[in-house]
Amino acid sequence: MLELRIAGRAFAQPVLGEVFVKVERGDRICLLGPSGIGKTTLLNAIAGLDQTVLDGAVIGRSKLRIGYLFQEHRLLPWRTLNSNLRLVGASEEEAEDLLSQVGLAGYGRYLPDQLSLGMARRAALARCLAVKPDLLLLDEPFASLDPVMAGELKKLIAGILDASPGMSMICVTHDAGDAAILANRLWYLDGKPARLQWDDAIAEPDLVDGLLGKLRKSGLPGP
Ligand SMILES: Nc1ncnc2c1ncn2[C@@H]1O[C@H](COP(=O)(O)OP(=O)(O)OP(=O)(O)O)[C@@H](O)[C@H]1O
Repeated sequence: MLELRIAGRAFAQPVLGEVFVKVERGDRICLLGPSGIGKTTLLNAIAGLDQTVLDGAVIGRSKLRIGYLFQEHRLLPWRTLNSNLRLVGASEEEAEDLLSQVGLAGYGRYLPDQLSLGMARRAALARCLAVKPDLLLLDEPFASLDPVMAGELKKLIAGILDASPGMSMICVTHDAGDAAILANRLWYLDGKPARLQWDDAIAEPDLVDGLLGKLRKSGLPGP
């Protein structure tokens, strides 16, 4: 579905080394790695947002609809939620359905700043879904949420993925436990410059335990 060879990305220092990513339909990937290693940089490169990244062959991206949930909601603050969703192509009815799907039924006329952090993130998720994405990119979707809200959002995202088996996801997270709930594949980014150290399927429960054990040894929090 998407193949991308990134030759590298440097800011003041080299951040990403050569990285090859291949994403198939239905892949649910958690991208883990130490803080500041380049996970967001990689996600931006995959999304095609970073025009300065040195990428080589890109196969398939132009045909994909991509929904990107940034760390900040990035909704237009002067527009209502309904209007934010309509701007990316949702009809009035679809906007209402999507808001209700993310637990925001009746909030269509609210402005983003009138929402709590968790609500604004769910509204931003509704906007991602409004583009009917083939590939959903999530950058630390549970960061700064209290555990109850984070748990609810995890269930919501897992439910959305279960209901759309053809949709693929790449989710950046610091929590190896998220992989057990959301992912069927795991990427681990590390090194200076960073490369994908592992790209493993996690279909079998014992394999999940093995991978999570390996991640915990790398110092990442587990379930
Ligand atoms: N626009 C930028 N200008 C300069 N340096 C940048 C820029 N964006 C990222 N960097 C640097 O690139 C490195 C990787 O950043 P990135 O945000 O991709 O890491 P990350 O793994 O997502 O981090 P975290 O897990 O803490 O969110 C960091 O050292 C960061 O300071």
